[in-house]
This record gives sequence, C-alpha cells and structure tokens, in this order.
Amino acid sequence: MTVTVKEPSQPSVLTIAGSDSSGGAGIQADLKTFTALGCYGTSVITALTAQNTTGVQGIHPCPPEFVKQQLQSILDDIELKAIKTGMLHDASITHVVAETLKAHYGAAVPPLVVDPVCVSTSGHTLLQPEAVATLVSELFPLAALITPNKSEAELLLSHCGSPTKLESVQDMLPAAKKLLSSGCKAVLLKGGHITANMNEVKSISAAHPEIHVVHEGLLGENMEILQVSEEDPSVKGLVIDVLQQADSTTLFVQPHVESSSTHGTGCTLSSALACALARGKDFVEATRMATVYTHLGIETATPIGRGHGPLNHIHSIVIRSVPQPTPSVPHPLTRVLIESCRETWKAYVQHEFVKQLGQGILARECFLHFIKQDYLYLRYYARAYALLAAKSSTFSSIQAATGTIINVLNEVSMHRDYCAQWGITEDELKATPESPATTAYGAFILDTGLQGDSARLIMALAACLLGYGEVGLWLKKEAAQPNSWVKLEGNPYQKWIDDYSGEVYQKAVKLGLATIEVMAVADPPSSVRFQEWQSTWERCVRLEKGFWDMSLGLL
Ligand SMILES: Cc1ncc(COP(=O)(O)O)c(N)n1
Repeated sequence: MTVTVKEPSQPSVLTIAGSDSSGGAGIQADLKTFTALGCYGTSVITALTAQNTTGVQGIHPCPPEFVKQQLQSILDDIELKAIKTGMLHDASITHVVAETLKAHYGAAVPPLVVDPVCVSTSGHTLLQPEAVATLVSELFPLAALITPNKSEAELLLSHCGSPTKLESVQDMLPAAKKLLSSGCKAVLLKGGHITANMNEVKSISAAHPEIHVVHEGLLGENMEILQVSEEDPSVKGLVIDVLQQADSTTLFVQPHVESSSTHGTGCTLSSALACALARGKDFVEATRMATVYTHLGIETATPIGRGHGPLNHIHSIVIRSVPQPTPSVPHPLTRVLIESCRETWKAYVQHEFVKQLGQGILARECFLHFIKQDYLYLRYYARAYALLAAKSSTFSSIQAATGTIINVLNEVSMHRDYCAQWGITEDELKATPESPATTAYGAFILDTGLQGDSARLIMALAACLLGYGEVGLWLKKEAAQPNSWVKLEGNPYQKWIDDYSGEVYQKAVKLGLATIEVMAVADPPSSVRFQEWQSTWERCVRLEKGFWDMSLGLL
C-alpha cells in the first residue's frame, strides 16, 4: 500500500499577443499566468506597446513577416498543447497568424483560444477596425473558443450584420448563439460589464431548464457557509459569463468584486483557459477553472501604479494580499487554498471510495479497513489538536483547539459504534497494525506541528476537517436529487453519511473555517509564509486522497 504522488506534466502553450510594458496585460500577463498554472509558456509578439496603468502611450507593431518568423520558429520545434491569441493589431498580422497556423497544422490546430482584443480598458484601439473581418473570417474558424467581452461582442455582432446592445443576461443568450455561428467551436461571452442578479438567473433557469448553471461563489461546492448571500446589501450584483457550445449553454455565476485592479483580466482569463484546454479539460471545466482563477486574481490583488492596476496573475504561487472576508466573499482564504490545488481536492472529496460508499456498493472489507485506519489516524489527529492548544497563547484559541479534541473524541466513538455494528471489538481495533498511509499522514501532521507555528498546524489539520464536511454534504445533497446515484435507504454506510453531514460535525467545520479565516486577518502572512501554508494544505489534501487509495487498494 503506497501513497502515490503524481508529478503534474508541464504542457507547452503559446501566446500570440502584444507586449504590455507595465506587465499587467498582453504577453506579460499571459506568461505569468501560464507559469503560475504549471504550463511552459512560449510567445509570439505582435506589437510593442508603451503602456502603464493609466493608459497606452504608444504602439509599435511588428512587421507581419517577423510575426510569421517567430511563429514558425516555435511551430518547427515545440509541440504545443494549446494556443491563445490576444492583441493582433491589424489585418495583415491577423492574416499571417491564421495562415501560418493553418499551413502547419491543417485541420488539427491544438485548442486555440481567441481573445478578440479590440480596445484596451483605458479606451485605446488595439485592433484596427478593418482587421475585424480578417479575425472573423480567417481566425475564428480555427478557434476552439472565442472570449469576447460586452463591447467586443457588440462590435463582432454588428460586423456579422446583427447589431445588438448587450444590457442584460437575457440579451447575452441569443448573442452568444449568434457569435457561435461565426465559425468557432464555442463562445465564452463575458459578462463582467453587465450587472445581473439571482432573480434573472432563476427566471432563465425556469424558462430554459436545459441551461446548466455553475455557481462559483464557492469552491467547497457543497458548503453552504461558503456561499455568497445575495441578500446582503454589500453584494453588488453578480457577474455571469455565458458559455455557448453547439449543443449546450452554461452560465457561470459569481459575485461581482468592486476593484480597480482589473488590468489584464481578459488576458489572464484566456491564458488560464488555454492552460486548462492544454491539460485536456472540456470547455465547461476549463471555463470554471479559468473564471474562478481570474476572479481570485482580482480579489488577491494589491494596488500597483497610479491607474487601473493589474490583477494578481500568479495568486496560485504568490499571494500578494490575503483577501479580507466580506459578506460577498465570506471565506476568501479557504477559497484560495481549495482553488490552489483544485484537481487534488476534487480527487479527494469525490474519490471513487466516496462514490462507492454513497452508492452503498463499497466492499465491506474496504470500509472496515478504512474505518480501522481512520480510528488509528484520529489518535494522531487528536494529539495534533492538543499540540495546537499547547501552542496557543489566548484562552479563546485554547478553547477552540480543546473543543475540537472533544469533537474528534466524538468521531472516535462513532468509529467504535460502526465497528461494533460490524462485529469488531475495541481490542481488535486497538490491535490493528497501522498502514503506511496512516503513519505517513499522522506523522506529517504532528511533525508540522512540531516544526512550525500554530498557523501551519491549523493548515495541516484543515484538509481532513473540511474535506469530510464537504463529502458528507455532497452525498446528502446528491441523495436528495430525483433518481440519484446516492442511496441512503438500505445503504450499509448511511450512518457514516448522516454523521458527517449532521449538525455536530458541520458545527466543527464552521469552527475550523472561522479559525482559518481569522488567522489570516489577525496576522496577514508574507508571501513566503503563505506559500508554506499552501504547500502544507496541498500535502494534506494529497495524503487524504492517499488514505482512500489505500482503502480501495485492498481489492
Ligand atoms: C498588449 C495588450 N494586450 C491586451 C490589452 C487589453 O487588456 P485590458 O483590457 O486589461 O486593458 C492591453 N491593454 N494591452
């Protein structure tokens, strides 16, 4: 039984875009995003801009033949998994880009994300008007996805002979369909400049049940306490992005964040999309990841420059400021952490073990092995909370840690009950040899507590606490769906699901969440310290997954 850690691959991706001397948008934003998302970034520069956060002071386009030469150099040498385009400046550059890609790849262009950059946020023209026709007729047919914002979509629609003003989500739906007919495979129509509210989403859902809605205010998808309450007056509406594919429409809903740190938002989004597509994600998952990534980039930005500063392109590796909890974003740190290793988190909370447990088809010996090992693990876990209490300097934090020990003891007695139910005595439980995955995880937590401060220990403890809360709520929620794959009735593991979705455990989750958030606000971490937190969290998420791998690996 081993805990396997798969090293992520580093797919090569290409950006074809303009340089932004201020580092917020264009090539610079793209390469930062590629790097932060673990991709190898290559670039073709279409134009140099003299630009800062207050505006664009000058543009120096690259000769089209040199754009072609840059592109050819990369294509001849590097196997690209995805490509994105940004500022293309003029018709001749747009034409050579489309022509060179077509000549090299034929019909098999890697996933191409076209961000139809036309005008900068500061109001400067970045694509000459006569180039729109070339963009639509030559580049769109090669594109997997185009990502216009409100004003770009209006420009494209009027070019396609359907001039439309986009004022609401209702306007966006037919517009996205119309744009799809321009020849690309999918359209992501961004709603950042169109305010919306939940009632509009509800009425669209009622009128079009086939439209799928992805709520992104929350990353622990089933933890309602992470959800945004739109009733709160400080929540300034929602941002809704519409993903239109040939046979489906998906709305991505998130709270609007009031911020002036939005320079480079479109570039970051399209780059994150390219990274996700490079890893083989489908359009819905790629869009979900990229929109959340960009949103967190705005939330974690700190002011740079005198004008509209950039978002934080690299929050997955360096956090410049831990966002303060607000009613619109109640648990920002937890969200950043979950998103920073979302794949691993998902592999943990939606593990095959959990799915089989929910269906009631999990082999009895796997469950018993798991529950015995979890019993042994909880001894480490309780000791780690005792260590946390010992490291605490205030009565309230001592109380929080000891309160959790009591919750853990309660969990231990739950385990004893299951075992009794299955005919296993406490002596047998105590005599169970510890598996390597249990020792690895338990020892890692205690070691973190011995080496680091209490904040790092809290991070090490969080993955277990929050993850089991998420699993319990997920199974419970799924069970409530008509014809659900989760069975509660007659499920031999129903009590386990009830316990982890139940009030007592969920109260402990709330306490844990509050502890994490308060810690970040009370003593904001430096980026180095934040990275320590993040890597501790990620290791524990992996160890949790390893724990379930171990239990399933029995068969
Ligand atoms: C080189 C370059 N590419 C793209 C943008 C658009 O970004 P924004 O809309 O944030 O100004 C830009 N300003 N500069």
